[in-house]
Amino acid sequence: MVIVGAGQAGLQTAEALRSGGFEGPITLLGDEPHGPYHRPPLSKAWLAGEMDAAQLVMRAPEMLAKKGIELRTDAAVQAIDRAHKTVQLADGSRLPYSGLVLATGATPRALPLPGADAAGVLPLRSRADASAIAERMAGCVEKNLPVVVIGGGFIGLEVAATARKKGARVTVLEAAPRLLGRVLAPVLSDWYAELHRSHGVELVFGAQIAAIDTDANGVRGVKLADGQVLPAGLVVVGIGVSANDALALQAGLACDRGIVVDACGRTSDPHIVAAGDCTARRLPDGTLLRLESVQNATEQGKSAAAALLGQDRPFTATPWFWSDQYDRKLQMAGLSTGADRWAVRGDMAAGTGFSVYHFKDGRLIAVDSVNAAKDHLQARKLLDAGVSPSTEQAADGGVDLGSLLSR
Ligand SMILES: Cc1cc2nc3c(=O)[nH]c(=O)nc-3n(C[C@H](O)[C@H](O)[C@H](O)COP(=O)(O)OP(=O)(O)OC[C@H]3O[C@@H](n4cnc5c(N)ncnc54)[C@H](O)[C@@H]3O)c2cc1C
Ligand SMILES: NC(=O)c1ccc[n+]([C@@H]2O[C@H](COP(=O)([O-])OP(=O)(O)OC[C@H]3O[C@@H](n4cnc5c(N)ncnc54)[C@H](O)[C@@H]3O)[C@@H](O)[C@H]2O)c1
Repeated sequence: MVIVGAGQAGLQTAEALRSGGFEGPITLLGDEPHGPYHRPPLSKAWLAGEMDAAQLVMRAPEMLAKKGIELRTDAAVQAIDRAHKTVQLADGSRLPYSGLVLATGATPRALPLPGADAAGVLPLRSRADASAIAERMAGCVEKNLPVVVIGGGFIGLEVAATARKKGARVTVLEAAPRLLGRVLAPVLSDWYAELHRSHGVELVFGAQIAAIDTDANGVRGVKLADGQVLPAGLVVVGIGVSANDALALQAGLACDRGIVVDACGRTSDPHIVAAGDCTARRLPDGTLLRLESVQNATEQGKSAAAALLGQDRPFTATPWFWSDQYDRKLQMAGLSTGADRWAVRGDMAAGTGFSVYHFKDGRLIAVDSVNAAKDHLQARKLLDAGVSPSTEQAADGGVDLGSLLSR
């Protein structure tokens, strides 16, 4: 079995192949210099300098060796030859496969503007990116230069929170009228805007960026369409990602803003599966769902391994995500897009611990919890079981929603 991409999904698939009984050789090919590592801390504790390198590592090399998984780092796959069932590596060598896993992740979208390639204008996806941001951020704190973050999504806001923690001045430029518009309902976008403002972050909505202002040291500022220039010693660009589906496209696999897979991770080739950020999952109603999260990479990895072993293990569980900003842990269960009503449990104004329950046509479709882990875990159970409280029950902290599950 050959796995392209030594990240969250690639590692999970390799381990699930072994635990699923596959006894042949497994090769995990990654194009980074590191073995599999945790990405979530890169915008949080790692960026804040609160974690050491060993804690980022997902599996020690000895552990992989013990499981008979051969890890090859700095090994970029350049092409797939489906007719001969081989992959071609950047060094020109070829590797045969009986089953192939594509777990190539995603690439941050680049800012298509003059000056965007200047030193100090940085994306955040890899360990190398995070180290470069940390170094430049330290310089900003030392010289009292502002940090400008482009994009008020997960990357932008987690970096903004970390930069504030380190003492930097921070402005977030968001093109849309609200924060986290891809994942949060407006009520929570507003709450997060207040949280960031209360920590001293400047927020600009409807931002139109014209260019990056540069000098010999790299970035000097961000020029807006109205001519205003915001000074900056570091610009972090977090404007979304694109699925890494080029290899699959070139090999003729079905792709549509990601490698199209079914709930079991199967692609349009019976010998090739895909998992994680590089995929777009076909739903029963024919639409495509792209999820970019640890849970998705982990569960699709398990499903993809099962598919290669000839078993059906559809991943249909409720999606969940989390985000840490300041001392607030946001945990999201389900997808709130399309909700027509919502109810709040707990004290949202105090912000100490609350959940927003989202309903569509009278049914619970998602729950976003802030510092309310118990609500989140219960919400996943309710959503998995298809059990819906009424909006009144959701809003009444005296009603034990867990009891609905046992009815
Ligand atoms: C800063 C940051 C914070 C995040 N925080 C959270 C969080 O709090 N919660 C959450 O749920 N999710 C979070 N995510 C998202 C989560 O990390 C991703 O959804 C997850 O890593 C996806 O796993 P993956 O294996 O699909 O992709 P990746 O982890 O990106 O792994 C893909 C690997 O494949 C390699 N590769 C690509 N092409 C090739 C090739 N041709 N040959 C060889 N190797 C190749 C890539 O270099 C990469 O190493 C965060 C992401 C980032 C960047
Ligand atoms: N806690 C988490 O789950 C977490 C944390 C960090 C990153 N991630 C993952 O990392 C990936 C990238 O995150 P992201 O925050 O870049 O993407 P995102 O899609 O979450 O947010 C991008 C934001 O940038 C804005 N934007 C787009 N173009 C812009 C422009 N030209 N100017 C200003 N704003 C613009 C969008 O409106 C959006 O709000 C995603 O896969 C995300 O799920 C997840």
